[in-house]
Amino acid sequence: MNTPITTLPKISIRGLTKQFDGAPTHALENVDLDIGANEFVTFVGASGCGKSTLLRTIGGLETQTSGELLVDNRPVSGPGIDRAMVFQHYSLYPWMTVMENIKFCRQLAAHTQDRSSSDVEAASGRADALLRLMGLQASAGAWPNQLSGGMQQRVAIARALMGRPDIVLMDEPFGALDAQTREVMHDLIRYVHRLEKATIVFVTHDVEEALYLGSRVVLMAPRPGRIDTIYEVPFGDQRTQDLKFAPEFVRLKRDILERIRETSGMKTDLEQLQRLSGAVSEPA
Ligand SMILES: Nc1ncnc2c1ncn2[C@@H]1O[C@H](COP(=O)(O)OP(=O)(O)OP(=O)(O)O)[C@@H](O)[C@H]1O
Repeated sequence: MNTPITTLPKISIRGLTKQFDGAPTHALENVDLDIGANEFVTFVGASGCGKSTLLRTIGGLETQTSGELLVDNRPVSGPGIDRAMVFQHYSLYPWMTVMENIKFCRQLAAHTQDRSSSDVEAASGRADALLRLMGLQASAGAWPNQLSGGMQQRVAIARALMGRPDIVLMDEPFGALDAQTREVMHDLIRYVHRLEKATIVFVTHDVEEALYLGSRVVLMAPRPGRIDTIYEVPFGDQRTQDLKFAPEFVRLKRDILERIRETSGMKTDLEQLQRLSGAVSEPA
């Protein structure tokens, strides 16, 4: 008899609940989810549904009120070099050049783990490779304020990848970029995902972005923050920008947007507004 091969999830979340002090509802309630190694999972949902709180908890920046959160089958007890975070605001050090920014976390790790400076020198090859990957070779010596938003975010991603994290947690990383730059970043991050084989957990407000990038889209709902629906994205690994115009893509996008409207209460608000405006315009 064949023994079934079971692989442990990279991230395992069971009954996760988070209540902030004094908050009227749970920011997260009873969240259950497994995320596989090398998966690219995206999260969408109405404002306040707990996307960032969940991401920050996986990153060890928040602690849960109850429930279990395991990475590689071990409870998360704080931030770790196995998990890198990228935020919407690039948070580069303005007094460091592009190259110094990319190497900085590595240098910190070398310092705190008592490594020799030759280890840090050995990391230069990695920094050079990341610089090339991000198309930043010509900007190695530039200061962050000399770069466009898209370039600054490339530096932030390169810095996050420098320590070869198993998991990259991204909180609306392209939220501040214009539409054309976002498209370029979408293809770049998909390429990086294939190359680096990291698990990517990606939060966004943009349903199109979530569908284009993810192998699953997790839709969360607010008050209390919870998982509403998980969509399997049926478009395989080879994706080009044309996919965004495919009927199946557009249909899924519409379904998800509709469900976000329903779960956010915005639909009800609109219906109320329409009733109100009808009442106002009705003849006495
Ligand atoms: N530090 C905090 N203290 C108290 N309440 C908080 C804190 N952080 C988040 N919350 C609350 O928890 C809930 C979830 O917030 P969170 O930021 O995780 O949602 P989100 O889905 O990421 O929202 P958005 O899409 O607007 O960024 C919200 O009601 C928010 O007000």
